[in-house]
Amino acid sequence: MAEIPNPETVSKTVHELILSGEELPEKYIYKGSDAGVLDASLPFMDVPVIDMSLLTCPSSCAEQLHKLCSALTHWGCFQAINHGMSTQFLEQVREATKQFFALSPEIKNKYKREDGSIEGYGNDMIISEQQTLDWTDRLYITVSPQDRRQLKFWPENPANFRDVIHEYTMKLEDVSKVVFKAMARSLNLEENSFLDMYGEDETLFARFNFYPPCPRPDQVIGVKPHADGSAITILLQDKQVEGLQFMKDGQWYRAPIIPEALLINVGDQIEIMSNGIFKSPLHRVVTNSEKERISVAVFCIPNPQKEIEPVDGVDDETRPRLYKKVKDYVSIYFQYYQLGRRPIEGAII
Ligand SMILES: O=C(O)CCC(=O)C(=O)O
Ligand SMILES: [Fe+2]
Repeated sequence: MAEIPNPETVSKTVHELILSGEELPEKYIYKGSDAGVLDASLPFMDVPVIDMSLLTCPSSCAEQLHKLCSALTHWGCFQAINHGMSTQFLEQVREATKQFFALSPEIKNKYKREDGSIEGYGNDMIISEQQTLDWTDRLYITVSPQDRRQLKFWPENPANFRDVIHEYTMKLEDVSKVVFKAMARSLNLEENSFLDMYGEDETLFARFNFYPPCPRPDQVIGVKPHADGSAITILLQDKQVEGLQFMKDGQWYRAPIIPEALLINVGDQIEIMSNGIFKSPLHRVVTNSEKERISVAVFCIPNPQKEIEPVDGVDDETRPRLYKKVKDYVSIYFQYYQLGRRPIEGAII
């Protein structure tokens, strides 16, 4: 993952802020267009649920591929079921996450992020003085490839955290490959089109999110509107507490919870590779005043040396090439993010 530009002044985590009993600092008050009504009730998205076991089965595949293509062109995401992990196992991933965040700040700070880097435990990363802070604490770790793991940031408490997350990562490597192949087939492309450009030396980067109950859910945001810089992101949502929303045609929609599903969204790099046919959706997280929420996002990221561009077969006379070749997109991502602009603008021709 790229270095963060500019030093940050690491402040308290949200957990520490709550324990200190301090008033809500001004820098958490959101100034976006929805400020004051962030907690308004919104419609649910009707995002398709896709049976992953059928994506590889020749007889029932065409219908599922059509559903996948429609989900990714309209919403930029889908809910995946029958992905090879049991509901009990997903529950272990959620429990390990919850138990880590429930520890005291002293214990969690053993895994603290260092200034200027991304990995480790901490609050919303501060990359500009004007930034509104997200109401969330996070643990970021590289989970794959194994030789790039920095175990000093991997919790040893709860005792099964490392084993559970190792197993989860192994399973997600398989899930991501099935998704890349199905995406290509759904566009009638050669099945390895995206996978070949994505490469075999990819990084899986996990972000464990913890959103404590918030005193001002109308004015404070859990995660600001953003699109992911990954190729795809695989999200395990809290099984009870909602908060995630996606934007479509200028309107925010709530992501429904399906406890046994993984919510998979397109990131900017698949938007580029598909020449904009698949959309990297804008999404955000809102807070609530009663219940804490957790989620685990795993970002699938090509090696920074890989050149990313629209793959063969996604442009023609009616659909000209929209994106140029980019390399190390994640660093471009941070430069634009810091200026408050959508990073993918930097890749448009
Ligand atoms: O907490 C969530 O549901 C989503 C978090 C998210 O968008 C992210 O970590 O990029
Ligand atoms: Fe995201």
